[in-house]
This record gives sequence, structure tokens and C-alpha cells, in this order.
Amino acid sequence: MYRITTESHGLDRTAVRDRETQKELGGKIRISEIFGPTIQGEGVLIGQPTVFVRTGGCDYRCSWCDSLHAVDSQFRDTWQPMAVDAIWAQVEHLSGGVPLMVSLSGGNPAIQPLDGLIAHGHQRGYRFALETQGSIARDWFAELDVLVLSPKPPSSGMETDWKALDDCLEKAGNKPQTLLKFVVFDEADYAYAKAASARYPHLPTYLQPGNHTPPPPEDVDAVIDMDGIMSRVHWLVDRVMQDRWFAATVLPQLHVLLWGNKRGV
Ligand SMILES: C[S@@+](CC[C@H](N)C(=O)[O-])C[C@H]1O[C@@H](n2cnc3c(N)ncnc32)[C@H](O)[C@@H]1O
Ligand SMILES: Nc1nc2[nH]cc(C(=O)O)c2c(=O)[nH]1
Ligand code: SF4
Ligand SMILES: [Mg+2]
Repeated sequence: MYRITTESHGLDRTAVRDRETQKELGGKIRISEIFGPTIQGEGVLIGQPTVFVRTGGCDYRCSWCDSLHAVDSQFRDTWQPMAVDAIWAQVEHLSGGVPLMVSLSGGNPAIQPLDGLIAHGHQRGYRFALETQGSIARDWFAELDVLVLSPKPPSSGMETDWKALDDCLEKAGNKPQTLLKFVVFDEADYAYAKAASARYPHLPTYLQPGNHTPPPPEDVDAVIDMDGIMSRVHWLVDRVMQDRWFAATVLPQLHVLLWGNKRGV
């Protein structure tokens, strides 16, 4: 696992890797898939029409990641370096030229140079939400309309770099609507979410039950552990009420309830 450290040399490593990625891509953005319009299935924008731009590559490898096709290097040959114009042509085609929210996800979209795409879309009346684990901070977070920070709980097997998360918030500043969203599988994840949320009391907190997704290519049939998801969301609601944690919002992944873990929805 590659992890940005809290020490100052961690920032240098980010810069070095940034330069390497840029040299490799020639300023292009590594895209796994562009799809929609569909509804945003998670968090504060749930139910709202959106087009997804999913980048390829992640500095994490969560044990339960439901988007491994955009993370695991075995799928690298399905990722394409694309220029802003080419990405935009697809977004405009999918949205019929009608401005809407573009959701930037991945992998970790913070790895990619997305500032040009955001500026291009803003000029045309589109808005941008970005979903990241908060391990890599970018100056251009301040250009976003919505920033969803989704630090990873113990069940993911990843370790949170709190300094990097703080940096993300600092870079974002006051402009984007910024939120926390936690995946919860069990009691330890719940305790993590509660503690992390308490660190940032000014940020709205969303909790979503984890789904157990078979790794690709088995996911082509969108097999999903629906009973497990339902029992976890019931448990999560009970748990939040028990704690009188009334600042939290509990939501299932609507797209998973509707379509399982099908790609492109
Ligand atoms: C695939 S990730 C990509 C963006 C970024 N890497 C991140 O994790 O925030 C998008 C969202 O899906 C969530 N997610 C991934 N796997 C999940 C699972 N098995 N169950 C529930 N949510 C999951 C992540 O926590 C994140 O909020
Ligand atoms: N409909 C829909 N909503 C989503 N919210 C977050 C998603 C993601 O994988 O990043 C996602 C996704 O893949 N589809
Ligand atoms: S950080 Fe996001 S994309 Fe990366 S492995 Fe974890 S859930 Fe998947
Ligand atoms: Mg998903």
C-alpha cells in the first residue's frame, strides 16, 4: 500500500509522484469509465441526476472496495489517458448538453489533474462533486462545488493519515460544500466514524452500510449480499438512535439497492 505520511517528506513524495504521473500521462487524465446520467446513489446528493467520471488508480486498496476495476492494476489496460476535450465530449453527449452535477470518483480522483476539467465544465454551467478518501490534498479542491471526504474505517485494512485529511480541508477552504461519509460494516467501524466525526464537528456526517461485493469479473452479474446490506442498515439506524447521535444521517447506497453492483449505473 502506498500511503502519504504525516511527516514533511510525505508532501515531497506527493509532488514527486505528481510529476511522474504527469510525465507519464502528458497532462491527460487517466479514465476508467464515464457513465450516466444516473442518480447519485450515496450521501448528500442522493437521488440527484449526475454523470460519473471515474478515474483509474488508487493509493489505497480497501479490502471491500466495490470499484476494484478502477483500483487494481490488473485492470490498468482498461484505463485510458484522456484530454479534457475528449472527456468533455462524452459528458456533454451523455447529458445532452444540459448542465448537471458531474461526480468525480475512482479510484482516487485526487491523483489526477482535474482542475482543467472542472474549469471547462464550470464555464458551461456544470457543477462538480468529488469523492475521495482524503489521503491526497490538492489546491484545486477549492474549485469544487461538493467535496465528499470518505476516510476509511478499520474493516478496510487501511490506516487514516489525519494530517492528509486536515490538508484536504485546508485546501478546500470555504467554497465547496464539504461532508464526511463513512462506510460501516461493524461496531469497530461505527466507533471509528463517531470518533472521526467528532474531530470535525462542523462537517455533516453520512453513514452508509458496507456491501460485500465479489471481486471482478464475478461482479458482471451484479451479485450482491442484499440481506446483509439490509440488516446492516437496520443495525446502523438502531445504533445511531441508541447513541442519540442526531447529527448523523444514515443512508443505504441507493444504486446498490436498485441495481446491485452493476457497472455503469
Ligand atoms: C469506490 S470509492 C471511490 C472514491 C474514493 N476512493 C473513496 O473511497 O472515497 C466511492 C465510494 O464508495 C464507497 N465504497 C467503496 N466500497 C464500498 C462497499 N463495499 N460498501 C459501501 N461503500 C463502498 C467508498 O467508501 C466511497 O465513499
Ligand atoms: N449511482 C451511483 N452512485 C454512486 N455514488 C458513488 C459511486 C461511486 O462508485 O463512486 C456511485 C456509483 O458508482 N453509482
Ligand atoms: S479508497 Fe476508494 S477506490 Fe480506493 S480502494 Fe478504497 S474504496 Fe476503493
Ligand atoms: Mg460505487
